[in-house]
Amino acid sequence: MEGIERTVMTDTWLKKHRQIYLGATRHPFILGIRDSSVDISSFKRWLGQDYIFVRAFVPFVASVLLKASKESYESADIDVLLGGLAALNDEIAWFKNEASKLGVALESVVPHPINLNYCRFLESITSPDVDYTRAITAFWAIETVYQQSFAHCLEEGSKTPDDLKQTCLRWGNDDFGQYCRALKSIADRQLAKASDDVVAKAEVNFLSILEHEVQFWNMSRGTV
Ligand SMILES: Cc1ncc(CO)c(N)n1
Repeated sequence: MEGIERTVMTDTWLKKHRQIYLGATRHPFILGIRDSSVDISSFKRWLGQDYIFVRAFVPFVASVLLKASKESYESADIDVLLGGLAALNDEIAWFKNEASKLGVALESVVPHPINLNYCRFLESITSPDVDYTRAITAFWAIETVYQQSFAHCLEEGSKTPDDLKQTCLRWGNDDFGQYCRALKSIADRQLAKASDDVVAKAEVNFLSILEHEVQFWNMSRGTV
């Protein structure tokens, strides 16, 4: 294979589905944080709903870890995924703290149908019938949308209000970026050895995730 350019599957998808990817990572909700026009009620709505989402995300991430321990012989994958679970642990504590600062009662937030829909999707890919390749690829996509979105709010020229910078840093910091790149390279390694059928299914999931993320931002903005 020497001298032959190998296609990196996630890069192929990112190019092919560029517009919808930008729809998820440059959404008006994110642009509103970046230019400081977002209203606090939208931010609070996002906070309450995302807390519910993150709680539903935990069993999914645990299922990816379980699949890695069964299907992959790379102990480095387990280390990356454990780091992800540790980050989720911090995230949950952060949500509780942020909610109490903003006066959002997390226990009484009613899950929005759009959120429930996304949580149901998570549940469907938590199933043992879903292979490690599809699971890790979905995990990469879900984390990366947040990483890319919030990092955008911290770039040169952004006018993110100071009190939202901590939120943006949670997903937009360099360590989280590094972690997403680690997930990407695991996903690409798995996709490179997967059957066409698995790759096709993983691509369908990737597109579903982008659509769910756009809907999630729409819900947060209050436009649906
Ligand atoms: C909706 C949503 N997507 C992705 C992430 C990343 O963890 C999150 N917290 N919430």
